Parts: sequence; structure tokens; C-alpha cells
Amino acid sequence: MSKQRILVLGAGRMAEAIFAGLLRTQREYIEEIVVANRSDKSRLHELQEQYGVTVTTDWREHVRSADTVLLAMPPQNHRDVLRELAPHLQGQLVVTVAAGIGIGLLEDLLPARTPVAWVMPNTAAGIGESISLYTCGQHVGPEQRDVLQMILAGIGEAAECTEQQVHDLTAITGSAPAFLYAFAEELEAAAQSYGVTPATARKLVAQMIYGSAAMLRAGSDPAELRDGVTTPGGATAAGLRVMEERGFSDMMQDAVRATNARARYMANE
Ligand SMILES: NC(=O)C1=CN([C@@H]2O[C@H](COP(=O)(O)OP(=O)(O)OC[C@H]3O[C@@H](n4cnc5c(N)ncnc54)[C@H](OP(=O)(O)O)[C@@H]3O)[C@@H](O)[C@H]2O)C=CC1
Ligand SMILES: O=C(O)[C@@H]1CCC=N1
Repeated sequence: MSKQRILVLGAGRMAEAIFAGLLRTQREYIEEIVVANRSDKSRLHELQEQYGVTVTTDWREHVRSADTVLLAMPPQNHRDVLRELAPHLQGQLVVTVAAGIGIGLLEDLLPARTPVAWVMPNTAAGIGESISLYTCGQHVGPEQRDVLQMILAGIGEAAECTEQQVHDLTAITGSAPAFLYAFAEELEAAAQSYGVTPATARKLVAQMIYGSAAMLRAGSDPAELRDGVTTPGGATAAGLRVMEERGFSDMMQDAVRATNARARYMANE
């Protein structure tokens, strides 16, 4: 694969997580990363200083020299940007990470035969630990697949899905880190309420999650793992009972549905 010039449209949290991951693990495949936004020049300056990326508020002049264009900006802005991008493209791979967007919109608004892909990563991309869902358009050939695999491998693990699955699983892999962090915040608050310092509370909760995730990742079934913690007639059962009485299962399923519905809605705004 030739060294890649990647033009990133969007300079927010997800853009940074992705190019930080790439620069950490795939530098040998990267010729240049150009990062663009519309207005926040101090953010661009910060990114340039920290990562040595090229920055611009006028991305149009960088499209022709780019091999891949990565859209990491809000779904609501995609239609306008895709229309503006279209006349500048000459067969470059176009990838979006935006929630709710889908392959259809990319193929409809970009020139015929443009290779496109939709990736749903999460912020752990920045430390090479994302689980990214992805799906490819009909014109993605072996060369573009190699580039996509390089990008995906640079930010963690990946699973190829249908377009419908990326829509349905956005909540599970893209957004659920926020659900987990909300859970962590509550546990840290509880620990601190018993007089533990914030630093200790963080350490206790982070290691508990890390160890639990490691057991899950080793292939154990979550119901069995839960059972292993729940001594019959013991303490954990009392806590789980409160969670169920307060509707934990329904709440989680509703949160997933609301997330996916909002993603679809934003993409059509
Ligand atoms: N954060 C996450 O965990 C995840 C996010 N995503 C997706 O990533 C995308 C970005 O999310 P996130 O990083 O959180 O958002 P942020 O708000 O952090 O960043 C959005 C960025 O897009 C820029 N931007 C907006 N419009 C344009 C435009 N027309 N041209 C160029 N740049 C533009 C903004 O800068 P300015 O206003 O200066 O132009 C800003 O830098 C979204 O589509 C989201 O669905 C996907 C998976 C996970
Ligand atoms: O909150 C959002 O819209 C994005 C999509 C997935 C994670 N963050």
C-alpha cells in the first residue's frame, strides 16, 4: 500500500481519537494527515502542536492530493459537505464515522463509482482500543479495502457488518462507552461519599471495570460472571434486586433504542 494522505474533515473528539490512534500505530503508512474545521482556529493550532498534523479551514484545496477523505463531523452537516466535496473528488476513498449516515447517502451525493465506507468507532480509538463497526459501498475494491483495514487496525478491533447492523449497533459500540462512564461516575460518587479520596475512588472503579472487562473479553458469559459474583442469599443479590426493581433492563433497552433513533433522526435533519 502506498503511504496515505488522509484529509480529515472535522477536528473534534472523534477526529482526534482516530488520527491519534493512527499516528501511534500506523505511522509507516501515513504520508500526511490534514485536519480541517470551519472556524475553531485555536483547536486546529492545538492539534498541529500536539500531533504535527497539517491544519486548515479551507479543505477544498487539499482534496485532490488526498488519498482518503475521512468525515468526522456532525451528521447534520454531511449533506452540504458531501455536495461540496463531490466536484473535487477523483476516485478517493471517502469514509464517514458519523452516526446515522449510512452508505446510501454517500453514494447518492458523491460521483458515480466513488468508493465509500461507513465506520462506527468509539473514543477508545485514541488508545488503539476501539471496537469499530464498518460497512463498505459497492465500489470499494481491494486497494481501498487495504487502506480501510490499515485505518481500522490502527484504532483497535473491527467487525464488518451490514449497513442495517451499523445503524442498530451504534448505541452498543459507539455510544455505550458513555453509558459505562456514567455508571463509573456513580460508583466513584458512592465511594467518595464514604470518605475515599477522588484519586482512590478512580483507581478502585477503573480497576474493577478493567478486571470485569478482561473476564468478559476472555469469552465468559456475562450472566455466568454475574452469577459468580452473586453469592446465594448474599450482599450482591440485594444490590441487583434494587437495580431490577428500578427497571434496569427496561432502562438499558430504552437507552439503546433512543440512541439509535436519535442517530437516524440527526442524519436526516
Ligand atoms: N464522540 C464519539 O464518541 C463518536 C462520534 N462519532 C461521530 O463523529 C462525528 C464527530 O463527533 P464528535 O467528534 O463527538 O463531535 P465534535 O463536536 O467534537 O466535533 C465536530 C467537529 O466537526 C467540525 N465541523 C462541523 N461542521 C464542519 C464542516 N462543515 N466542515 C468541517 N468541519 C466541520 C467542528 O468544528 P467547526 O465547528 O469549527 O467547524 C468540530 O471540529 C459525529 O458525526 C459523530 O456521530 C462516531 C462515533 C463515536
Ligand atoms: O453522541 C453521538 O452522537 C456520537 C455517536 C456515537 C457516539 N457519539
